[in-house]
Amino acid sequence: MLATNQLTFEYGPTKRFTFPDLLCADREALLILGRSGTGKTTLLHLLALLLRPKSGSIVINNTDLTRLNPAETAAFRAAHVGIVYQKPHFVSSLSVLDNLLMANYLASKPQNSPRARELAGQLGFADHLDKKTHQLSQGEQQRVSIARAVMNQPGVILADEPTSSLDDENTARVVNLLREQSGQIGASLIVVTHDQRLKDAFQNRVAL
Ligand SMILES: Nc1ncnc2c1ncn2[C@@H]1O[C@H](COP(=O)(O)OP(=O)(O)OP(=O)(O)O)[C@@H](O)[C@H]1O
Repeated sequence: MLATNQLTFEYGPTKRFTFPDLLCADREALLILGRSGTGKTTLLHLLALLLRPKSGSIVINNTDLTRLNPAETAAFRAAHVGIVYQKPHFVSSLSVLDNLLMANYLASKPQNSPRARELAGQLGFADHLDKKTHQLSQGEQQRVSIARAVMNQPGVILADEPTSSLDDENTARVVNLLREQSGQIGASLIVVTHDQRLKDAFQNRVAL
């Protein structure tokens, strides 16, 4: 479950944001739509506490993230929040499998190869586990990115423009996979995007 209350942020005196309150229960999905520059990435970074809000609260699974110190924040994020970025960031010297196992390492959890292999099968890249990530297509990399986000079965999945560089077919596939995976692990799924193609796939929507 994710809930925010009266969230504000400022980059400086002339760039202030007041965000609408968000509520997304376990297994539910929320689409946050906005044009370029409306603060979508800023909001997503606040939800992951990569940025600290000026005021307001962010509650994930009964923990108010704004009350955690930096070390607690990093540990909480690694264990409870899965992030899918617009462009996947991988460690290029590691294999696809090791990039997935890295999520366990960062959350101080034992490496779970069976889970990585299971996800690779479900998301359709089982044949690529031993390759380097740059040897995969964009759509394949985005699916690896989704797998990495759900490796630790987080309570919340945050996706930042996950479909903006994909064609219609891969867009539908990525949205379905995000929804399937969040349903399987009982997570809240929050997608921020300007991609109007996603509108019909989500009942719960907030405009920025
Ligand atoms: N580090 C920063 N310092 C100052 N202003 C910033 C900073 N980062 C972003 N901004 C400004 O804040 C506003 C919101 O940026 P943000 O990246 O959150 O928008 P967005 O809705 O994600 O846009 P896009 O769809 O183009 O990625 C923009 O006007 C941007 O110029």
